[in-house]
Amino acid sequence: MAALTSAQAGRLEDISARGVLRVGSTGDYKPFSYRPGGGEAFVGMDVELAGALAQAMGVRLQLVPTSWPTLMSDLGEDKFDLALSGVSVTAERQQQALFSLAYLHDGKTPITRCENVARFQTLAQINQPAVRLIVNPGGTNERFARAQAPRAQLSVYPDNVTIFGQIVDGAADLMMTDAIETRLQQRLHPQLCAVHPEAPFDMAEKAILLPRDAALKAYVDRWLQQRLDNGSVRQSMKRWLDFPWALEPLRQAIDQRLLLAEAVARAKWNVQAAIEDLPREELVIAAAVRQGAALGLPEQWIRAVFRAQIEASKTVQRALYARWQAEGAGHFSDAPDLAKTIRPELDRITTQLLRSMADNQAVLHDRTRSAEVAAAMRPLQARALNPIAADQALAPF
Ligand SMILES: O=C(O)C(=O)C[C@]1(C(=O)O)C=C[C@@H](O)C=C1
Repeated sequence: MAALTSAQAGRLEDISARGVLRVGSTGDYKPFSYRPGGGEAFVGMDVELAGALAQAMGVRLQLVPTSWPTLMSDLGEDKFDLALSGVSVTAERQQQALFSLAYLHDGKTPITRCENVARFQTLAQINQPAVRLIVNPGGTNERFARAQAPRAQLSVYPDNVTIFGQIVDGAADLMMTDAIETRLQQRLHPQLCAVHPEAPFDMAEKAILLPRDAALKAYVDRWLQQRLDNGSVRQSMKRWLDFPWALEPLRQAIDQRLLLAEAVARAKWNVQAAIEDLPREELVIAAAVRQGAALGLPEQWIRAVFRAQIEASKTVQRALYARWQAEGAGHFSDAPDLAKTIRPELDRITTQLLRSMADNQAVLHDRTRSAEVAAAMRPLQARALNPIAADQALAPF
């Protein structure tokens, strides 16, 4: 124990003197830690936990981006005081660091189409030549599948986003992954069911990754034990599993559309065109209404959403024009062509935007969930370009 404390003595004192708790997080692991669009903002269960810990310590939270390959070296280089990111306890990591108590017991379990749940209860049922198993490459899922179901047909599928669609479409029978992920994905794909996520085939624990500082570990463990005892960890997990993660493509479409306003403005500036083009606006809205009707979306809603996107675009363009006028800006040699390049791109985004509105219609119209919707939608890269325009674009949501 003495060796542990001497390596980095007084971490708690450092944190309190600094007034800041620096928490490393990867931002790529729902529901624990996610950065929508790779932006600045972090959301997720572990981000909330980090905030609660900082509050208990009476200091401010600073989230420090890290990554899975550099997690341990970043901790060793003192880039953060601890890491909260759905980190699994492993013997390898324990050679270099400490872990808090576990706040989640997880492990590999199947996810399959709901009608097949009874067929894939045990590894003996799954480890059969007729069973088509799908797996993402390189990680613990692949290792587990190869070791535990060598007789099944295994397809290695590289896209983590669409892999669950393969099961929905019947191209594969099941996947075995972390129970928490099966719980999340069954909410995103109503055709899919997690198979006994409460009793996975193996055991993995999620815990807070800590430096070798015994006093810090004692503090964090005591704090965590309280939250485990009073049920707040369980409640938080449930909330973050229910979070409207499926809004991501909608948020992206709005962001991309607004970011394109800068290219539009450059193209127009080069020919000193007016920013507002009312006939084009009518075309954009008419096309959206037509496509949206086919998806079963109410016309008034489509009009309001696209009106807001267009107004937001003009806000960005007007601000840029004003700046360029003040600067006496010249011709932009790198501006893309409005008709040939930018407007077709805007049209493509129209389709994506409408599809994701249709996919999320229920949650978007559920007033009791407006705070979650706002949290999922708020992080726009275009906010850095023009915060007023960002809020305008999001107003109908
Ligand atoms: O296509 C353009 O010219 C744009 O400026 C884009 C856009 C739009 O958001 O769709 C915005 C303002 C114009 O009045 C028309 C359309």
